[in-house]
Amino acid sequence: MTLKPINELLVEIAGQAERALLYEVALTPKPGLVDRNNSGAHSDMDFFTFLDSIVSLSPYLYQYVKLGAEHEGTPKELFHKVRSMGIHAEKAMLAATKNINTHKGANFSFAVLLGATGAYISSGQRPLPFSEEDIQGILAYAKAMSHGLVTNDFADLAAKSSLTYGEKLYLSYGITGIRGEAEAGYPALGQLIMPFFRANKDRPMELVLLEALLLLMSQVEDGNIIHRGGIDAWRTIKTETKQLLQDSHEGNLKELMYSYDLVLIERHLSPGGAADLLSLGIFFAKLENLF
Ligand SMILES: CC(C)(COP(=O)(O)OP(=O)(O)OC[C@H]1O[C@@H](n2cnc3c(N)ncnc32)[C@H](O[C@H]2O[C@H](COP(=O)(O)OP(=O)(O)OP(=O)(O)O)[C@@H](O)[C@H]2O)[C@@H]1O)[C@@H](O)C(=O)NCCC(=O)NCCS
Ligand SMILES: Nc1ncnc2[nH]cnc12
Repeated sequence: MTLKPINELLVEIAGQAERALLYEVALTPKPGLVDRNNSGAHSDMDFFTFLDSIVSLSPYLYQYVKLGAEHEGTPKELFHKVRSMGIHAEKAMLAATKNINTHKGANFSFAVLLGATGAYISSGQRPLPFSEEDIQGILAYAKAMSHGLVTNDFADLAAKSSLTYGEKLYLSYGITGIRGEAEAGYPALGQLIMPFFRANKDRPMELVLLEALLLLMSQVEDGNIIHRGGIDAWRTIKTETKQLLQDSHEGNLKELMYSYDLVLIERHLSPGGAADLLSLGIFFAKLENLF
């Protein structure tokens, strides 16, 4: 087997991250979320805001994987490098979206996971597609990068004058959000979405992605739902999406999801955390050539 020059591989990997973000926003119907049909429970952004956001993040996706591939220190040192780069990316995103948070969570997680992917391939260059073991290796590296993140980030919250939604949720409920997910090595990906994608790899991709979103909504501690609607609203969504998964089949899935979109719009709830995790899952599914 001939291996591609490393830079071609890095470009290909960054391209899969961009493709994953595009697939996620294009997937329709997504309850409460922005899609090709409507802006869900969001009044300040639409499909085109997401396209602008993805274009602004695109150069950084390549920088994250390159930083990882060139890194020679510890995983935690790589975390600090990609996070610093991520802060610039977040500024570029906010400039492109006129200060609307489209991909804050996704940008953070792609920084960590693309950095981990770069470091993983440079440790013994792997060809694409990756195997299940490769993906596990990348998630294990991301876990090492994020070690201590929750404790460090939330150490001095009492002294801060203004808090982000994630910080408020931690203080109110002990919810660790995307930081906790990263520090645990992304179990929502390694233990939930990737096994689901592997088990369904021969079915129509669009339906599998819609079901994957429901699966995430039925299990993930979604900071976006909780900050808007509180714990009870989040529990209700988990119960309802479990029921939707049980009631749906290929013939009625889209219809049920269109109806549920109206329900979440009415309640002003949006599963932004689940959407971000879906794009990360699509990225790994593409690297594994599952669809
Ligand atoms: C670590 C950072 C992400 C920063 O964290 P921060 O505390 O600023 O942000 P969080 O509030 O914790 O939210 C981060 C985003 O993560 C997504 N998310 C939430 N829960 C989960 C989950 N369980 N799994 C995965 N992802 C999750 C979520 O993103 C989605 O929601 C977006 C919309 O969010 P929001 O702004 O809340 O929008 P609205 O509800 O519309 O708000 P209103 O209009 O009503 O006001 C949506 O687009 C999805 O992307 C969360 O938003 C990272 O940014 C970072 O490291 N920053 C640097 C920090 C730093 O180093 N500072 C220097 C030291 S002080
Ligand atoms: N499609 C989407 N709609 C709203 N928030 C999101 N965050 C990530 N993807 C999203």
